Amino acid sequence: MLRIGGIEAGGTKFVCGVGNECGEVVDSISFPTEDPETTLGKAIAYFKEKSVDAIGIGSFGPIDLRLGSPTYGYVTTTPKPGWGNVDFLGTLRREFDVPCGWNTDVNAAAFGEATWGAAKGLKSCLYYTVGTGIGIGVFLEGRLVQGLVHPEGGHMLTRRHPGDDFAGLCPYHGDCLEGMASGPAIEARWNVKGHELPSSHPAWEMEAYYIAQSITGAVLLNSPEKVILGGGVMQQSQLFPLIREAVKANLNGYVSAGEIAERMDEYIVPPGLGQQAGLCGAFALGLAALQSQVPSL
Ligand SMILES: Nc1ncnc2c1ncn2[C@@H]1O[C@H](COP(=O)(O)OP(=O)(O)OP(=O)(O)O)[C@@H](O)[C@H]1O
Ligand SMILES: [Zn+2]
Repeated sequence: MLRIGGIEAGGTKFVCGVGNECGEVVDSISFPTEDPETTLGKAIAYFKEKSVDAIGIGSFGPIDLRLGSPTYGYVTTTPKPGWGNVDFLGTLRREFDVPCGWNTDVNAAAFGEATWGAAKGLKSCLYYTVGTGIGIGVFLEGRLVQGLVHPEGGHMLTRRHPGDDFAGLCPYHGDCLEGMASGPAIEARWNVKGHELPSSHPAWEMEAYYIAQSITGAVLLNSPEKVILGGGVMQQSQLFPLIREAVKANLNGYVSAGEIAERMDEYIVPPGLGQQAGLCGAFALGLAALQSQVPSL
């Protein structure tokens, strides 16, 4: 079996692991995200012991994905202290002479789900994480989407819920999707942590309203074959039926391919890889780099 290294680099914690070409996790560790030197040093020390054939990295962002750019492989303009303009990929490449895959955390998770999870065998999917932030990974026509930068769907503007006067938490946009529907936004609006709100609380209908609004737009724009919803907030499983109903109502029969309105429970789903979608996504990036499906440095 191959030994693929994976790094799920989050703003709060890093998960490093070794997996195989079946997407199985052979080993993993997790540690808090500190300054880049300490954190990347821990990742390097971990892989030094593991003799991996490739490494895949799914990172918080924004990151530079443009091959040939002088800052390819960098975390670029993040507000996270100490992490602006950091050569993440290069630091790893200097230590390990193996193919490396590099993408955003949510694109990685979308790729992992398309390789081994809920979108296996499909040519397209969207992967949402609804947690401390909101991110949307975009996999279309068999490729992860990038362009000017990479998709930043969590910051799309939203139409307000009629019963909501919460200003929104996003430092850039106020009431964008992340500003209105992230875990911290739920907590700030209701003055209680999300996991403490009862499942019948109106908070969840409001949360579903915002997420469904984004999914509706994304379905109309990208026509994904599957929409996968992960992250801490989506542990509230009552959100799934609320979101499916709201998307169905929003589309109002307009998108009828495959009778999606009749099979919303197969269309909008939790990650097939569960809590390991991010790490397995990093393995999928590493494996693809090894197989030269995605560029490596
Ligand atoms: N069971 C739950 N119900 C509701 N909200 C939850 C639940 N678990 C976690 N959250 C909320 O999700 C947020 C944390 O998200 P998550 O667990 O995905 O971690 P994260 O990795 O820090 O997030 P991100 O993916 O944005 O980096 C917190 O705001 C927390 O209140
Ligand atoms: Zn925003």
